[in-house]
Amino acid sequence: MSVSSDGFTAELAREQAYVTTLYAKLDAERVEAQRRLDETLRQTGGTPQARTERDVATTLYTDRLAQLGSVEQGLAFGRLDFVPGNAEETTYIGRLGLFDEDDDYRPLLVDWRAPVARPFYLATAASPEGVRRRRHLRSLTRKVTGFDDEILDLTAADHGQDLGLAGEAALLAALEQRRTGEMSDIVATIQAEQDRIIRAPLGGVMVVQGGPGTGKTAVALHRAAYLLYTHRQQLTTRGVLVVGPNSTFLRYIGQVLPSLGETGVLLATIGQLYPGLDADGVESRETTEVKGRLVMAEVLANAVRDRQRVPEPVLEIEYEHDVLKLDRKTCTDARTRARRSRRPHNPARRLFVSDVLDALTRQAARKLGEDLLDGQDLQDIRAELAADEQVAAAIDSLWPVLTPEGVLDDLFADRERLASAARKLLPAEDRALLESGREARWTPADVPLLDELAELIGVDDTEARVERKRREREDRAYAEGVLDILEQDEEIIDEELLRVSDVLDAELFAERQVARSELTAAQRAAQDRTWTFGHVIVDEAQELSAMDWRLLMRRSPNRSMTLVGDVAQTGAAGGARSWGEALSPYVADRWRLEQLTVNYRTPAEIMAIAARVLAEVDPALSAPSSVRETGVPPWSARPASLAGELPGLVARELSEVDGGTVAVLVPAPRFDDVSSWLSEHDERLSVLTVERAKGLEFDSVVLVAPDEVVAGSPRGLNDLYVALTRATRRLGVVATGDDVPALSVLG
Ligand SMILES: Nc1ncnc2c1ncn2[C@@H]1O[C@H](COP(=O)(O)OP(=O)(O)OP(=O)(O)O)[C@@H](O)[C@H]1O
Repeated sequence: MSVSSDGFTAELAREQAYVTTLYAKLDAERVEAQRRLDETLRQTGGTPQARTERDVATTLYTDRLAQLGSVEQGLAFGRLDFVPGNAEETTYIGRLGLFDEDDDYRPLLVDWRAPVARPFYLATAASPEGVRRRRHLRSLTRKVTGFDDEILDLTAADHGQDLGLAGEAALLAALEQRRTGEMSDIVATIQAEQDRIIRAPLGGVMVVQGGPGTGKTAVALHRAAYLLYTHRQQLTTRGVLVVGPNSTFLRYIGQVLPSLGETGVLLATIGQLYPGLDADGVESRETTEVKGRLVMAEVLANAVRDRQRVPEPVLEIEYEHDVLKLDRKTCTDARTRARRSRRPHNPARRLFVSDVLDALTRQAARKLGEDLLDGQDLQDIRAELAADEQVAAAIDSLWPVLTPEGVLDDLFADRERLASAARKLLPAEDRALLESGREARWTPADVPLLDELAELIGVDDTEARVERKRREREDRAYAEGVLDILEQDEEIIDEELLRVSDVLDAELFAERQVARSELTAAQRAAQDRTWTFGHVIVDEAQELSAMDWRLLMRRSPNRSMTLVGDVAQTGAAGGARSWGEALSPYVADRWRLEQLTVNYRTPAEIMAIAARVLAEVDPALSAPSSVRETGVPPWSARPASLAGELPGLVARELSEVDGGTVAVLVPAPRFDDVSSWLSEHDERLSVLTVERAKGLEFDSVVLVAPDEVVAGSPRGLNDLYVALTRATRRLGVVATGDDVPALSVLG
């Protein structure tokens, strides 16, 4: 930066003045949105048309207020000065767009997602894109506290050249911040390789492979915000799903999208993707692995077929002081017809029942003397048979109405059933894992099995379909009414408020209004197993099993997906070894790979150790380059008594990070002991298994018993790699048993 001290002060004052006008504008917009909302809420009664208008307006103003409320911190964070001759000489970049209505809607502040903001992230001295100077504004509440400039000419081209960083000073300042336990957004300092991924086209499957700390999670969330901004019409109706590995992780990332003004995203773990369940039961890794195998789809299909039985050889049913007989041939024919319909089990049941009732009716008629009966009599007999309890029980024993939960429960609880469904597909020891693995609670690995069963079993939704059609007609009529109103009411057609430009016709608008007036797409999606999303984003995607992928692909039939992960961090026994292997059953080779190469989290001193572990995982893999050094080498200790000394070591870390966060990472069997020794410490301290720490970060990490982490699973070295790369500033390793060769440099 080449501004003299006086010049700097004057420039800072000018920036403050501008930013103050932006906040004034923001305040005015808030007041106006609140006024409109209050006015709308005050109105009562009126015609159906007036009520419709109020519904629409209430949702619009409420959304707008939430959006205006979310941008208070760091409203404007950047400024671009273009070389003379450009249409705009100066553009301010911020968290949302603000315009001057009195000056032909001149942009006062450009949303970071708008195309014109792009050079802020991409321009370099070598390729300046018309930018002369990029300025990062620093602020605290509404006060501008400083700025950093980059002059984009080739004489300054060596600045941040090695890693190609944009806005290096602002970036490093952001990275030096103490961690709070919640992830922050990175809008002010998105780097070029990240920006390309965030703004990649909506369609298709994109895999983002990157080592630890390369910003995969940050990029995935900013991509969600970008896509919602750029393809709002498509994505507001279908919603965006973000899948994360566990609820701790979802809590960690939960504030990022709201802070970017986006609330229409469903964040969920795989365990939450079966409506009505929050499957968080615990089971052994081995059991999880078996449940995740692709053959489970076949096992479940067999389990459902096994419930479609035929009598051996005859089923006798008492009816009206007589006995009717259902023979094997009749039932086999009925079963074949029902199966050939290719309908799921429950809807196909109608066909089976109908054929069986026909057969029983014929039999009953014969007994009564067929010749004496006319068509009406036969119908009456059939209706009586259908209502008869004994007949119903007989049919149920052959083709019962099933539920996914019931089938899975029965399958795992009954050795015979499991053997019948899985004998050729799973060896006895794997079947034993499934039997013993049945816990009181559903586990995350049960969810894709339940979902698969729901597909196989289906629901007989003839009545629901009629009801849906009726509602669609109503929605359409409602939307036509709204469009009439919009044409008449100038005040509501405020583009920023309504984004009405993308309302194309009544049908589309009907869909959107159902979302707006009742629940958001994300809320509706959470309640509907068959919901398909406009875009699906998966974080830590390397952990997904083959069965998890099947479930997610059902939620994304258009295959518009962003999958972020790192195959070197795979801990799950059934997780991905390569992206091609995981994806090929669904998209063959029609997916594109993007890579992230710079580690923003872990300092070089710690990465040097982690890289040695990675080389043992696979010598062909290389660790991402760290963006910074701290000058603090990792430490190690080998206490005589872990219980006696660990609390002291942890207390020292808490004071070293001065208000920051500390995690003690432990092998799962030590979790309870270590937690009890450290129970008196404060909320900045977390004790976690490595599995739970995936995706998280802390100012300081204390890793206990690394040898047990390595020995604890077939992918133990991957787990060690994950554990070592959670720290943003300090790392300590507390050994208790065997030496781990890759850590020998620690002494
Ligand atoms: N451009 C950036 N500007 C500021 N901070 C960044 C940037 N990119 C990443 N970070 C920060 O670096 C840290 C690591 O990012 P993130 O958690 O997204 O990485 P990751 O690739 O998902 O890591 P892992 O695979 O280890 O979970 C976070 O604190 C994130 O905010």
